[in-house]
Amino acid sequence: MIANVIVDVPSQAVDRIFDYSVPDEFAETITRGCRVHVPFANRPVQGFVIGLTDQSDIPVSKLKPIQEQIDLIPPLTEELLQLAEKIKTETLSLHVAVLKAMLPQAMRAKYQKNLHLQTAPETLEAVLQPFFKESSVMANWDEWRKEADEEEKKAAARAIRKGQLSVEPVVSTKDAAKKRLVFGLAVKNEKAREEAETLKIKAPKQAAVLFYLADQDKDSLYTVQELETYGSKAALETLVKKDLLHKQQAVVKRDPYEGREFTATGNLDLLPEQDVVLKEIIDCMESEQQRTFLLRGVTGSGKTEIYLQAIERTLEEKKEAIVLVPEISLTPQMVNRFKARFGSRVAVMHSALSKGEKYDEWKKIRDGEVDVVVGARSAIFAPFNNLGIIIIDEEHEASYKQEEAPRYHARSVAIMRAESYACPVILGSATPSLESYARASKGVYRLLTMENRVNDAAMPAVTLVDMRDELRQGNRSMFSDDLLERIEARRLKGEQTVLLLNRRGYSTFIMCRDCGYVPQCPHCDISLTYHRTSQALQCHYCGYSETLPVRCPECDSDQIRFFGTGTQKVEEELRKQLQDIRIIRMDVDTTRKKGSHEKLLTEFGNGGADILLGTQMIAKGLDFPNITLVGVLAADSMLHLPDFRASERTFQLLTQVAGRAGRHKKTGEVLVQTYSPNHYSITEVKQHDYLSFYEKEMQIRKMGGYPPFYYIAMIQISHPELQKVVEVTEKMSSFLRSSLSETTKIFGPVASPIPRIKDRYRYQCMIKYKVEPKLTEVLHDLMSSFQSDIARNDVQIIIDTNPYMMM
Ligand SMILES: Nc1ncnc2c1ncn2[C@@H]1O[C@H](COP(=O)(O)OP(=O)(O)OP(=O)(O)O)[C@@H](O)[C@H]1O
Ligand SMILES: [Zn+2]
Ligand SMILES: [Zn+2]
Repeated sequence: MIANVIVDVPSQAVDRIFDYSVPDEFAETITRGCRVHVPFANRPVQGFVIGLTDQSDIPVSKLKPIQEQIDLIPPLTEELLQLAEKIKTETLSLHVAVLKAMLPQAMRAKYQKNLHLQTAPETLEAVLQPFFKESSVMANWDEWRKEADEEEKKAAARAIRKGQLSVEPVVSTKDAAKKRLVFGLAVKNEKAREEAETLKIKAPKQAAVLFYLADQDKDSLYTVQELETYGSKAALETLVKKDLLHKQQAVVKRDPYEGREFTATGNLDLLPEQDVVLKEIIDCMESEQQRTFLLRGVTGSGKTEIYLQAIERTLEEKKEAIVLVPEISLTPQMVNRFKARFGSRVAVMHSALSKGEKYDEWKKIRDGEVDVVVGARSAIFAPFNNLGIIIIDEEHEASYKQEEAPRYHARSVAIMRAESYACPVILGSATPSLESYARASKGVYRLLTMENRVNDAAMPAVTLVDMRDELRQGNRSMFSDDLLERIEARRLKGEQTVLLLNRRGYSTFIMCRDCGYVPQCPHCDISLTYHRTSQALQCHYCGYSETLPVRCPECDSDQIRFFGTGTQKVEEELRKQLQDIRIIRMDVDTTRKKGSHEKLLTEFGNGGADILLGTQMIAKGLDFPNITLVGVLAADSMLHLPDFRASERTFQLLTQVAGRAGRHKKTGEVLVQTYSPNHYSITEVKQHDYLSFYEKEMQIRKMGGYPPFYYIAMIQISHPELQKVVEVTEKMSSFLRSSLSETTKIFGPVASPIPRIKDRYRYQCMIKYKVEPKLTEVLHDLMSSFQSDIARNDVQIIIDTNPYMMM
């Protein structure tokens, strides 16, 4: 027997099938979809069996045998294997990259590599000798490299080149890390704070860790990953030595929802609009034809109840359901609604789970222990084998597109899978993406609409506040008088406010007031962001960080100040303006710790604060009856990003957050502070008029030649030298011009909006087309003709056939 194997070597050059012979010992057990170890270029690598045959172009005697069969039960089903082929072609990804993307992280982890000593230890350079005293194998070379100093790393590289050491991969299939190293405070919180004050200047990282822990429950334990944003591993170890922290190995619990009680809920009686929608979906299920529905329902119209009842029908038919929600709205409130209805039949998959937990959830799906999965983007690959429905909530969200290889969009994958099972796909949103709505208008998707809120709740009244007027009237603060008055009025009535700081495209940077100097990342063309907790300036792209300057490095002025607004700053200002106001702040800093998201929301839900202040993450999914005011600070901050979807995203975000107000009995109100009160993406929010926004935005897209009128593909080229990038991009552009049809437009080479990241210059070339049957073929040709440049000259090329990040 012969196995067709896709090897796990991330290279275009080996992106094809290799044949191996199947030794007798595996002949009985091996199946398509199993992972194996095979010899490749003289080393063992992991591979996927995608076919079993009796024939090969190579004589059987020359074939190398499979060394080991990793899985007894194939982790990939027949359907997923076929799906992988389609995704690979559509997204121009490596076959192995797609196969790996379908597996839980624990199964696709990089190999651990060990260093094996090949000579007598004395012949090694002195700096290396200590590491081979006890054993001739150094375990986990990558880990070692993280800790080693430059001298040691260089010596090791030399030894490998000389053949004194060899690198051997170790493949482990299980996530062994059930026990983990955790840290906690060894002193009282006050003591920690005192120590932090004294360490602040000399050891800012240690201080940052202590400041953070001093604010938490004294007995809480944290993993290195959780504390790393404050201080390095080294800082933690130093604090242990100083007896300020203690460390220990702790067993980490696997089921994140274990032991939690969910109040069971039953079906609600559907309202007339809901009834019509559900009937259409059920008709489709019965017809056993694949159909994609776009459900546009205003915020609070009861879309989730429809999902629940449609799933119930699916389960009655003994079929399975996938529900995708954006990572950010995978809030406990959302998860609870599914758990409460379907109990232990639900698996939950999101990035906050540990690798092991994710693996466990995945295994429940594969073993048929659950029939519903609620998860973020990658849950679309759930290994069900009798799918009855796929639901994508907030279908317009950009997070459904994966921004690294394989660059797939969960929406298209959902439709491909649904075709295999002849089942419906439901795309739900109050503000559908222009692409989806255009498809629905043309009849490609079936449009379903719900215009009314549940309980006849009115849509909240939206008021725009022109911040330019505020300034003219001498109000220099970040709050309009109106906003403060209204917040205060809610507090007096015991009602609650949600306050959104739209921070995307609005960074918090440092500027010299005398000369205008703004500190930039030395490796990327972008200004550094100010982080208050660590008192440092950080680059969001490469992680570079430096201490906060006291004087301007350009003109030596001491007027170098923090600009822009962060949630912390807003919180401080609010406290100054409104005495004793109770605020819960939700942003990356306060939700880093596992479970903190849930804790904060529960506290808010129980009336623990007057204001919930936060970034984008508070805009979605919240359903609290007592929220009667929503305020938006800096509504227009992302309108000016160099991205043709900027208006669409602004409208979507504002509509979402406005939808948090007045969802139940109490009337809601929304106040939007803006510098562009006449921009249609803001005025249409006031009218709650999706259709009018859609019409206007479509005009603009038509004029600019953007989706949904044209398809776009983007080629991004980077290299450490500017000249080389320009040269390669130019060659590629002319290659495309000569290969693609005349009606297709090619824009480039042009510098990317962020022209340099991590010391690499970035150029791009954009392809716009209406019909281009040769596209994937031509792009494949492009990759192969530039193969040698890529391999030899450190040129990096990213091709995205459906780009969402235009930067
Ligand atoms: N038929 C019904 N009868 C009574 N209450 C309902 C009904 N359907 C939904 N609800 C309730 O109305 C509220 C809003 O519904 P839901 O959260 O499903 O709306 P949604 O359209 O998903 O909202 P959003 O898009 O804003 O998140 C919820 O509290 C839900 O329990
Ligand atoms: Zn200056
Ligand atoms: Zn940088």
